Amino acid sequence: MPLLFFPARAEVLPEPLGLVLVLASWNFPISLALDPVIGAISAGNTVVLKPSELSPASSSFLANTIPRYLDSAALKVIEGGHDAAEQLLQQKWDKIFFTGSSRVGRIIMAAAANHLTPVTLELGGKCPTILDSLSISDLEVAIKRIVGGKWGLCSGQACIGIDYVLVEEKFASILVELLKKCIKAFFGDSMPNLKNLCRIVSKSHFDRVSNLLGDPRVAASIVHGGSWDEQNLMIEPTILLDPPLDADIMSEEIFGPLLPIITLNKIEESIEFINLRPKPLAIYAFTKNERFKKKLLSETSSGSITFNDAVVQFVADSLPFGGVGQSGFGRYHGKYSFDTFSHEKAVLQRSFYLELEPRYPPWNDFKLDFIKLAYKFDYLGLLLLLSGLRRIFKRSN
Ligand SMILES: NC(=O)c1ccc[n+]([C@@H]2O[C@H](COP(=O)([O-])OP(=O)(O)OC[C@H]3O[C@@H](n4cnc5c(N)ncnc54)[C@H](O)[C@@H]3O)[C@@H](O)[C@H]2O)c1
Repeated sequence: MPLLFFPARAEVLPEPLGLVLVLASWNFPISLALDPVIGAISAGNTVVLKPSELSPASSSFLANTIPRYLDSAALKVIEGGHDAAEQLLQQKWDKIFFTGSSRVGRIIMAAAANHLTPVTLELGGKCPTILDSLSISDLEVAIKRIVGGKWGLCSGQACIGIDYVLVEEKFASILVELLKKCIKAFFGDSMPNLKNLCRIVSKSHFDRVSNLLGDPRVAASIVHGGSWDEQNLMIEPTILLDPPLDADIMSEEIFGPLLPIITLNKIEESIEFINLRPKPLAIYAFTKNERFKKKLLSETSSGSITFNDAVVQFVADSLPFGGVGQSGFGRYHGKYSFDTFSHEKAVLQRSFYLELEPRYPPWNDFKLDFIKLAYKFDYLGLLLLLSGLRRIFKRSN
């Protein structure tokens, strides 16, 4: 508080928002359901959780297990698909926390607008990875991290998974060879003998991903993989070199095991490439060039940026997790979860000592000048305080 209003105390009191609806996606069905629930409960809210219908075993596990350990009056699990979600969205909530696609994110926001309900939208998008020139030993580590960050997490079905790689043209062929070697070491030779690889979650997602390869110009850019097994919903780890930039694979979130590599003349061009597209949830950059890192930090915008690794930012609870622009808004994890589910109430307490007469009518030039001056030079507040104290002192004598 300015000294002018001394004595006073200003503080922020977090209060629960009330009743929270959590709508979760299927791809990390326990963590993406429970992480926001933990934040909401810790901030004192009650919660209704609807897990995704695309992970039915996890959904029924949550629905059956949670009531055995937690108070159903504070946390309720409702199972169902988009019909159930649509019905839930007709109710009035104090907060909606949604994890899922941008398409459904728009539906959530429109429904929330009816009741002016605040929303957090954890959406997806295309996460670019920049590979700058590195020493051979660093390059080997980088390749493992890229393969892990693309195919290791649900076969590319992860919001923060690598979507595509940007690399200088002269390194492209080396990169393709190293990626192929690493894919073979991690997942085996080729279809149908692949191991440790996740299937595509549903037939419709399988059709969506395999259709991205349907464009003949895209198919012509495949340099590794490209086969699939529709019955088992498996798609081989696939690398594409310079697919056309106007094809769906370069405008839509891939959310599957296809990795486009886009070549550039100079790695600095990656900044313009990223800035011409919607703001990503995550940017990954493998580089040891401190000047380039600074440029990336100051000239690009994304939910997060990670240097020399991929996807590990998710487990850093000291960092906020969330998107920007089309990748969503709001953040959670650690203390940020508590803040997301709290209203920060401003509390001001004044005492009855000292009264500043110039704040009240009848106004005159002297009073107004005094207030202007007092705001300008806060030390006048101190003078006022001293004169007030003198008055109190005199009165008590
Ligand atoms: N930012 C993140 O933390 C994060 C994490 C995981 C996934 N994602 C994103 O989620 C997407 C994939 O997950 P998904 O397929 O489960 O997403 P989705 O948008 O299809 O479904 C998410 C949730 O919305 C519900 N839903 C579906 N249609 C609805 C409708 N018409 N009305 C109301 N609710 C509806 C579903 O039942 C589910 O609970 C990808 O885009 C991915 O990037 C983001």
